[in-house]
Amino acid sequence: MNRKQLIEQIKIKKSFLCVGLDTDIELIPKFLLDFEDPVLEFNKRIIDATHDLCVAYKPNSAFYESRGIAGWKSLIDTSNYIPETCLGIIDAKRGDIGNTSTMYAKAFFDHASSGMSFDAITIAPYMGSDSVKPFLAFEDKWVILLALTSNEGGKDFQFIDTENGRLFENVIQKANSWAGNDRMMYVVGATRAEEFLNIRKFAPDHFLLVPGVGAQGGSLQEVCKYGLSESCGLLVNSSRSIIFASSGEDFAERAREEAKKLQSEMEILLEEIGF
Ligand SMILES: O=c1ccn([C@@H]2O[C@H](COP(=O)(O)O)[C@@H](O)[C@H]2O)c(=O)[nH]1
Repeated sequence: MNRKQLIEQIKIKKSFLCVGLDTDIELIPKFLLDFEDPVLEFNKRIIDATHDLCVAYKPNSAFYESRGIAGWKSLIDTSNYIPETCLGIIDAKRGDIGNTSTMYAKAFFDHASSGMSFDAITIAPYMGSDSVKPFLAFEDKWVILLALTSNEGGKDFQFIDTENGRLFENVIQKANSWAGNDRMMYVVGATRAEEFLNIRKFAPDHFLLVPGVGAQGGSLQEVCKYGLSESCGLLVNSSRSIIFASSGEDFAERAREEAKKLQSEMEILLEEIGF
């Protein structure tokens, strides 16, 4: 899905919600354990219940990799179930020397090779340009670079002063020369709402992937106050607060209700900026 198509979906659905598929097999409803692939069954029902309310799904690879072969199979089958009207983001936080990054890119982007063809992948910027460029070599795919993360420890390095501002500002400025806003997004945590105005100076109309609303306590209103751009420019992720809203048989309906609450707020916020 390219930038134009993503913006179209935001307009159609009046939503910039990303549903995180952090599907912890220990937390899914017990009746699903009777299915051949309980995680896939859970994900399919979540997707069926929410796809008209969100524009992206973001499985976090840790929840799948941790289950070995069965987990990879759940991830592959989930990736193929994400509808075309939603951006498929794999939250894998990769990045390595060039030839290794190429293999990571093939793993998540090249369907003929791995069975998966996500639209976007999260990447750690620490190893620099040659660790990121192999992902950009895949046409029409997005890199989502970690800039200012939602966790407390993000301050350890990301706020270090450099001659070009704080490290996360430096990351954004540098990465802007690797690709335009049609191929590059940045991760900015909802728990850092006070930084959005500043970040928009460096990335005025880039999409920002914003985790941290819901279980981590970030505020959608605060993020949007300074983070919305003229093309919307936000994909706000919530994982646990949606997918684990209930541990009973009604989990998909309850997930829909939680997604609907966020989508309804987003609809008002988009209207306010005339989007
Ligand atoms: O800075 C970051 C980067 C990534 N994440 C990921 O987003 C989701 C958040 O899940 P919630 O349940 O909504 O808290 C999860 O996959 C994280 O690994 C992040 O939280 N912060």
